[in-house]
Amino acid sequence: QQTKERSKSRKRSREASRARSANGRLGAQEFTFGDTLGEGSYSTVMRARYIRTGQEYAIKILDKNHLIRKDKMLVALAEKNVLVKLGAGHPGIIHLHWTFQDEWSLFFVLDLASNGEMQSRISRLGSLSLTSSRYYAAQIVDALEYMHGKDVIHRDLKPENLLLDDQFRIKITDFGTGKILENGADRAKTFVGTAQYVAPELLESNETSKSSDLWAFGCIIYQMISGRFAFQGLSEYLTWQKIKSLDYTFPDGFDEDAKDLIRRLFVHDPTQRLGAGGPDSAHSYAALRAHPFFASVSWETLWTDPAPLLEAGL
Ligand SMILES: C[C@@H](Nc1nc2c(c3cc(-c4cn[nH]c4)ccc13)C(=O)N=C/C2=C\CC1CC1)C(C)(C)C
Repeated sequence: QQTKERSKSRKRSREASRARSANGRLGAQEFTFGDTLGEGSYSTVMRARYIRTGQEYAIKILDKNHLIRKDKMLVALAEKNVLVKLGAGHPGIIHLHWTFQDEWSLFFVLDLASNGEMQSRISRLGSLSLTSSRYYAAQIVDALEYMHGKDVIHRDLKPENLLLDDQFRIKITDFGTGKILENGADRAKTFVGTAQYVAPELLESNETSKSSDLWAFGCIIYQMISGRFAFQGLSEYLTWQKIKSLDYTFPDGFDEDAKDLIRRLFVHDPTQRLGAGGPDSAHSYAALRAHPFFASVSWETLWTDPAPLLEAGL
């Protein structure tokens, strides 16, 4: 019923904005809409072509009535603020080009990541080779350092939110749970995240920090290499128990350097995780980049080198 309602409202909004083409403002009528790429909780992301230039984009469409009824208008605007704050400053982060609205919907015009979600690649291949895992882990580190440098925490990092562009490079997306840490605060106070990637401090004191993203990063490396969750119980509650008690093991054959890196991310104290310390600390981003697991990574050409062939691992 909701989907029907949403598609009806989308049709209406396209008609309405067609009617308003006279004023030349950017409107939905300037795009040809393609297939639906993904559904968020309050949004739909569709492939779209900007008629004037032929350029393809992803357009996130949010139904205003739905947002108002569910009191999520501020969430949508917060996401927009995070995307604006991140700007076009980093190749590993989905860039917001424009926004516009009509009577029924908000439209965010964003980069198209034409090779879709990392999650579907890992599921299809089972796991990623060490070379691919290392390459993507390095790109995530690079993008996280930029994001955290802007005092933005993602808070729901997971393979579904790691997209791949036409060159198979990482594009981090879905900042719907993203948070801008105001005036130097280093913690935020709301519960978000997906069970298998949630850091212990979120479960114990309902706080997220930049370091919570580094915990999730550890879960992502583990999953890319092994094709399994680091923390997975028979229920969400049991998964959380495993997280709080750091109850995880590595499958046979797991790369030793990767194990060491993951052990330095799966640290209960958020301030002691590799990457969580300030620039001069032993846990700085520089120390994270210098970890032996990344020894063969060329950080300077990370975004210009061709991506390694995506192949199965363990
Ligand atoms: C994670 C997200 N899924 C997606 N969000 C975005 C995509 C995207 C593309 C494909 C895709 C492309 N080809 N084949 C699949 C599959 C899923 C996508 C994109 O290209 N550009 C921006 C996006 C999001 C922008 C961000 C502000 C929200 C959810 C499920 C939340 C809709």
